[in-house]
Formats: sequence, structure tokens, C-alpha cells
Amino acid sequence: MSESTHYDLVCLGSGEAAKVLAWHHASTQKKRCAVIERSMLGGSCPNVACLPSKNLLYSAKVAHLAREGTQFGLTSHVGEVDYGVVKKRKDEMVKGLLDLHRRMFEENGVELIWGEGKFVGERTIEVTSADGGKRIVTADIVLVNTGSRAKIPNNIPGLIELAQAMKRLGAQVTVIERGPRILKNEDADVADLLQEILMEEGVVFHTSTTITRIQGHSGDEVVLNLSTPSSEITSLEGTHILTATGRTPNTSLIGLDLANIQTTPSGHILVDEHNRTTAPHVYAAGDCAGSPYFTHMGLDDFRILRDILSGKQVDGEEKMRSTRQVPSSLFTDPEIAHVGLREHEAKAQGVGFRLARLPMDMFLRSRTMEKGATRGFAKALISVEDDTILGFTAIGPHAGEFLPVVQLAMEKQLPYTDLSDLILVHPTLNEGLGMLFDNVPST
Ligand SMILES: Cc1cc2nc3c(=O)[nH]c(=O)nc-3n(C[C@H](O)[C@H](O)[C@H](O)COP(=O)(O)OP(=O)(O)OC[C@H]3O[C@@H](n4cnc5c(N)ncnc54)[C@H](O)[C@@H]3O)c2cc1C
Ligand SMILES: NC(=O)c1ccc[n+]([C@@H]2O[C@H](COP(=O)([O-])OP(=O)(O)OC[C@H]3O[C@@H](n4cnc5c(N)ncnc54)[C@H](O)[C@@H]3O)[C@@H](O)[C@H]2O)c1
Repeated sequence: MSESTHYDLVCLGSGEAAKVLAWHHASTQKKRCAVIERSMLGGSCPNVACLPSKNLLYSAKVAHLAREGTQFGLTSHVGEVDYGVVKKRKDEMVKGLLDLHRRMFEENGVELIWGEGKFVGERTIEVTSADGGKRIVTADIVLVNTGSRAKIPNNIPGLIELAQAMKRLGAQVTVIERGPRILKNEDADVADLLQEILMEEGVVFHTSTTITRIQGHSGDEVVLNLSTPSSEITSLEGTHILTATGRTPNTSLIGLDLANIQTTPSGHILVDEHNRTTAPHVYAAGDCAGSPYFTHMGLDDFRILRDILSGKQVDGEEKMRSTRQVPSSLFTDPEIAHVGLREHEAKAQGVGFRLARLPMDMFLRSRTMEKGATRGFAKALISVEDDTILGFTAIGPHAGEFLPVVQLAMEKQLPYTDLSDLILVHPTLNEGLGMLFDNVPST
């Protein structure tokens, strides 16, 4: 007979919303909380996704700048990158993050239950530990936060950010994309510029290309057979494959049906505007709940749940999943930052807008940086009805850092003139925003 323990709150998976909600609920409401995790303390972000990849990207940036060192007056020759050191730096950062997580669990009095969890009944989860031991956990409130995985199993998740980083760290990189161009959600001028820059760095692209056969073993030797409209290339040889073909939610093997938790046709857990599932007192958050696949959206799911659990959130209040902002940053060099409507989306939806566009070399700070930093641009879509900002996109150095001020103006429906009139420190990159919003055509 399995041991059974009852909690006020149990989270299945220790992803972004789950860990923060458990820490918050235990410390502020003095509730008994537990988090079930099978392998990665704190979820993907600190272990294998956002932070490790950005650590690697930073090493790649340093290698790139060092190779370009003559423009800064460096005279010594830069040799090859020691990938062992790059990995060690990343591993040490991850270790520090995991120590931080352990401390947060301890200080907030949240129990961490190691093992694979699956529902065996309503708000009843069976946990199987690594040694095969089983226990039953029940709770008044359950949060499912099991994340997602790369669509092709057993391969490494990845993205265009890593294509550039791996090239800068010394690999020969070829990107195979089945669509006519990379980053299909971005405006064409943004995606085309990034592809042009990556090609200049030596990344090879095959767009409108399908893989028809894969032979060999990634990490050793692989041969890909390709089909392209022009048939200019039919096969490719390499040592590693990195799959970045999208992600699928971790919802299939966790007994959701036994707990009356329904899923959508895409396999995500069906939730309402406030992260409630179809089962009473069971919530879902993050990738598995179909929130946009970003850590900060998981964190926003936490805010919705925090308000419900502390009795603040009632239906009809403004904080809802469907109306919230979804800001994003692609951490290539240059970065691509975005919030709100894109130009092609506004056109497709028939939304009237005025366009302000400013090249990155007018963000004067970019001229103080490496040569490539002046490439790129920022653009803003302004309503024709009033002076509110409908959307903002920038491709340029540290472009992600532009977002908060623009987001705040959008969230509070401020007129763009509030930004163009702001005293912005010279010479920060953000100073360019003033000039961008000075460039809005009059109605
Ligand atoms: C390479 C890469 C880079 C990325 N970079 C960024 C970035 O820069 N910025 C950004 O915002 N987003 C980024 N993302 C996306 C981001 O990582 C995810 O959207 C986010 O981590 C999802 O968080 P989550 O809380 O939904 O799930 P996760 O963080 O994946 O947490 C789910 C947890 O549940 C556990 N689990 C699953 N099933 C069970 C079970 N049955 N029993 C017990 N435990 C279980 C898993 O082990 C995992 O720890 C990146 C993704 C990848 C792959
Ligand atoms: N900086 C960030 O915030 C960040 C970084 C990395 C990942 N992420 C998140 O992780 C998610 C997953 O990233 P991803 O890169 O795996 O997926 P993605 O959905 O961003 O891109 C997948 C690409 O692969 C192409 N594709 C799919 N199947 C293919 C095939 N068989 N052959 C050739 N091309 C194919 C698609 O057309 C698409 O362009 C992203 O959507 C994003 O939300 C965020």
C-alpha cells in the first residue's frame, strides 16, 4: 500500500509558474505546499533552455569580438575556442542557479518531491521515484506545470540563436528550413536582415527544403538527404544535428483523463482565461497550458494564479490570458525585440496605422560599439485613431532592452508623444527611442 500525504497545494513539474507559486503560497499564506519534479530542479529555463543558451551565446559573442579585435586596436592573434571551457562556464552558472533554487525551496518551506508524477484520480497523483518506490500525493489545489519537449524526441532542442553561436564557436553550421524563409512570424524586412547577417558570418541556409532521409548518428556522423525546389543540393554530411522544429506539450502520459482534465487538439491542457482546467481546483500553467512558449509568460501565469489563490482574482477582472502583452526577444546578435502588432499582421487584419522607422545608426550609441552594431532598425506602429502605440519591433544591439518603456506606454495607452518628450540619457541606446517616436507621420 503506497504512503499518502495531503497538501494544500501540489504542483506537478517545477517549471516557472509552479515553483514561484509554491514559494509564494507557502510563505505568504502559510500553506503546506509540495512540488513534484522528475529531473530538472526549477524546470527547463535554468537547466537546459533560456539561461544556459544565453551563457553559451555570450561566450560566442566574446569569441566573435575577439576575432574582430583589430578594429578595437587589439594586435594579438586569437586562436581556436576551447569548447570545454565554454561548457564549464555554462555548467558552473547552472550549478549556481540550482543552489539558488534549493535555497528558495528551503527558505520558503516548500517540499520537493523527486519523481515522475501522474494522476491516478481527482487531485490525486502517484509519484514514482528513481528507485521505483511509489507514493500517493493529494491536495486541495493542484497546478500542472509539466512544460514541453522538442517535437522530435531524443534530440537537442535549439533555435536560430544557437546556429549563430555554434558558428562563432567554430562549427560549420547549415540551417535547413522547410518554409521559404526563417522566422516566419516576423516581418520580412526583419527576418531577411538577420539571415543576411548570419550568412555573412558563414552560416549556410537552405530554405524551402525538406529532409527526406537521415542516416548515421548525431555526435558522430550524419548524412541528410534533402529535397529542394531547385534540387541544387541533394545531400549534406555533418557530425551533429540540432532539431529546432517546434515543441510539443508534456501532457500525454500523466493520467489527465483519470483526473477529468481535458486537452485541446494540439495536446495542450484546456484552460480558461484564468488558467483553470476542466477539473475543479486544478490549474495549468506554462508551455503545457498553451501559454506562449516563453519563461516570462509562465511567470505571468503565476501572477494570475497568485491572485486567485489569495482571493483577489474574480472573473471579469482585467488580468486575462487572451488580452495580455506577449513581448519577446530573440537573442541573436543583433537581437530582435518585439511587442504588439507586427506590420504584416496589421495589414492582414486591416488595422490602420502610421509607421515610424529609424535605422540603428541613428541610435548614436551603436556607433560607439563594434562595426556591425549600426546595422538594423526600429519601427513602431501608431494608431490612426489616436496616438497610442499598436506595435514595436527592433533589430539591433541589445534590442530587448528597449521593450519595457514601450510596453509600459502601450499597457497604459499613453500617446507616443509621451515617449518622444521623455528626457533620455545620452548616449544610451534607449535614447534612439525618442528620435524614433519623433518620426511618426502626422495623420
Ligand atoms: C534552447 C531554448 C532556449 C530558450 N530560450 C528562451 C529565452 O531566452 N527566453 C524565454 O522566455 N524562453 C525561452 N525558451 C522557452 C522557455 O524555456 C520555455 O517556454 C519555458 O522554460 C517553459 O516553462 P514551463 O514552466 O512551462 O515548463 P518547464 O520549465 O519545462 O518545466 C516543466 C518541468 O516539469 C517536469 N516534468 C514534466 N513532466 C513531469 C512529470 N510527469 N513528473 C514530474 N515532473 C515532470 C520537467 O522535468 C520540467 O522540469 C527557450 C527554450 C529552449 C528549448
Ligand atoms: N529567445 C527566446 O525567447 C526563445 C529562444 C528559444 C526558444 N524559444 C521558444 O521555444 C520555442 C521552440 O523553438 P524552436 O526553435 O524549436 O521552434 P520554432 O517553432 O521557433 O521554429 C521551428 C522552425 O522549424 C521549421 N520546421 C519545422 N519542421 C521542419 C522540418 N521537418 N524541416 C525543416 N524545417 C522545419 C518551421 O518552419 C519553423 O521555422 C519557440 O517558439 C520559442 O517560443 C524562445
